[in-house]
Amino acid sequence: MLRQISRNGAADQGGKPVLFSCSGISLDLGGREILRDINLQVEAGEVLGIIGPNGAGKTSLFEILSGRMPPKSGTVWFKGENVTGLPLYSRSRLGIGRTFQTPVVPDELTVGETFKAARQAHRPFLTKFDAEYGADLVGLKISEDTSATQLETFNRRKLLLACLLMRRPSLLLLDEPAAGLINSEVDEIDKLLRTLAKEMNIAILIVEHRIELLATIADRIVVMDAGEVISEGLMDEVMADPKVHAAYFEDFSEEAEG
Ligand SMILES: Nc1ncnc2c1ncn2[C@@H]1O[C@H](COP(=O)(O)OP(=O)(O)OP(=O)(O)O)[C@@H](O)[C@H]1O
Repeated sequence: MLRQISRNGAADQGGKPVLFSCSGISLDLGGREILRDINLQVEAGEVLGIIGPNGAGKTSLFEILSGRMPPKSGTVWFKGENVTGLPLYSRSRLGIGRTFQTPVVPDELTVGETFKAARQAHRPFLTKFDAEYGADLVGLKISEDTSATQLETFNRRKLLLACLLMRRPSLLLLDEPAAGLINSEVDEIDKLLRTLAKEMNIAILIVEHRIELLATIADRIVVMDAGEVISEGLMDEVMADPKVHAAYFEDFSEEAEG
């Protein structure tokens, strides 16, 4: 069942304050409707998993929630403030961090220089202690002289996450954080995300195809298909929803035919 969002996203029906929400988000790209009337909300320390077949619009939604793209219509709220018109960097300074499906690191920088660039992109500048805090939190144990492009996928993901965490965000938008990782690495990510949400009270919106990861860490799941939210609830509830079955079944049968 979809929950009600108050006009300024300030409170949900359970009485806990909503940290972040969006209402009525729509997006057109290339003359096509990509997102239609998306409503979501998350409270501090909550992990909201977003799933859906390929092309459902998950990444496009993150583009809007993080401030990389304006919606055609709709509103994004963070800590009771309307942030719809704020660019990415302003939202980042307010405490919203985002990672991408592909962990792209700077071409010509070392690990230490990457941290330095991230520290100096923050206002006021962050210190080396902040960088050490981020690296410790994610368990990044790499010499700072190592070229960032020499890192394999897991350490690239850790480096980028550490650069976000040193800013002490209160919301993370994670786009497929387990993509390209082996099972033991997924377990480590699972543990880290639990710590961030449940011990540090960081809210997490996570797009992830690995259902086994979401099943253990997500408090709630939202299912998207063809630009819309088609189901919302506990993992078991959405998995039993005929609309979700239909969305995935049609997707697979189209792939098989193609
Ligand atoms: N710049 C663009 N111009 C036109 N269409 C776009 C653009 N970016 C994305 N799309 C289309 O928007 C739809 C949603 O894409 P999006 O990448 O948001 O889906 P997704 O759910 O993240 O998919 P996946 O799971 O494969 O990453 C797709 O049909 C895609 O082709």
